[in-house]
Amino acid sequence: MSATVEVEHLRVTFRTGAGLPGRRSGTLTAVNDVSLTIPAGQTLGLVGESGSGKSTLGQAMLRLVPATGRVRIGERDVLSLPRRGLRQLRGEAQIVFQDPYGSLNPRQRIGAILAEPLAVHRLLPPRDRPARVRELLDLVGLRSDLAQRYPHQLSGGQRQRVAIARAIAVNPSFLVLDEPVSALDVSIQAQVLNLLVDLRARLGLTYLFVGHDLAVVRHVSDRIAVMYLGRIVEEAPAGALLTACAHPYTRGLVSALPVADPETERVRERIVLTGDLPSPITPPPGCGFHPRCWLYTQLGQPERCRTDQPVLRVVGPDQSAACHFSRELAASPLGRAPDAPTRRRHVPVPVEGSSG
Ligand SMILES: Nc1ncnc2c1ncn2[C@@H]1O[C@H](COP(=O)(O)OP(=O)(O)OP(=O)(O)O)[C@@H](O)[C@H]1O
Repeated sequence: MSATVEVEHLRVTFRTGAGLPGRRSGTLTAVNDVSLTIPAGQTLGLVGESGSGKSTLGQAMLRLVPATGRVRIGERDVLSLPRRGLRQLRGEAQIVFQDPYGSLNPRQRIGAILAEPLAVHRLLPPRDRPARVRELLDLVGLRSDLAQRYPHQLSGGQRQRVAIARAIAVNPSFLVLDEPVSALDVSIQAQVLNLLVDLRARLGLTYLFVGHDLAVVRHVSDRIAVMYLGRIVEEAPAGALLTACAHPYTRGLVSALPVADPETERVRERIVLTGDLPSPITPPPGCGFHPRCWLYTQLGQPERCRTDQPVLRVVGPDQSAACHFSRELAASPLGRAPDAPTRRRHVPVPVEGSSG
């Protein structure tokens, strides 16, 4: 049975440098005041570049890292569960990691790997477990004789199918899929994505799908949230995010997507995001994106961007964004900044050491 998942004001802070000689200890806010809802049976895609806090958010939602705020999975209030409630939580919500090889015990046969959660959660007596293992292998499109093999005897795609089978073995209602196809060959990615979409429908699951590649995330998500420096900067139905995004960072991600139609390509503005994600140990003042923001440059570097942290505001039907100029951006056609010409061009952003 699927569950609605709700997150309110979630925050994850790590200590940094503690115990390292010559390094002062400090704190780093990896997830900063994040609120979101995933309706039962839907997929929320979570995109953002490496280090933006996606994995930490997914793990905090399952209480795999300490967090403050509120997380509800169905009827369960995750962060206030007593320790003894954690096993029930693991029976309701599971995670699939990027690297199936690292997450499967190399010394266990596949059959034992899949039988283990059935034993830990006391779901079935030992005599009934082999049949359930066969059923799980069948559900993820694997032959039952693979139960006798070890992880190293399987292909990357087969291993990820085993990791998915292990996650669904306990009949969860919610899965965090943390970059589940990023480590796979491109030719295999689509098969595993289709399997996940199929399983969601068959088993009535709710998904948080974490990915850095918008081209992948868009195919599986009902809604997409964009994360930057620990915060959600835009959230919208997948279609709206691709056609009318309202945050300059999202617009950069969308403009990098391949376009099949040459006419669209001709008028589309390619926005190149330069520079790296700032360190969350010393985040920039004001809007965390302003040092890399093409719109900030284009609008003559408005002071608000340097001083005020924009909050998520509603900018369209079911769409919200955290930029002081979101409404103007949402109203302008995709690929054009409010006052940009229609011809394709690169937005010049000064980069240290380059001639511009
Ligand atoms: N255990 C930890 N201790 C200290 N800092 C951490 C820890 N885990 C993550 N971080 C930091 O928190 C920030 C967010 O990391 P996170 O892995 O969640 O980002 P991400 O968007 O998932 O990136 P990636 O796709 O590379 O995994 C980063 O600055 C990272 O260095």
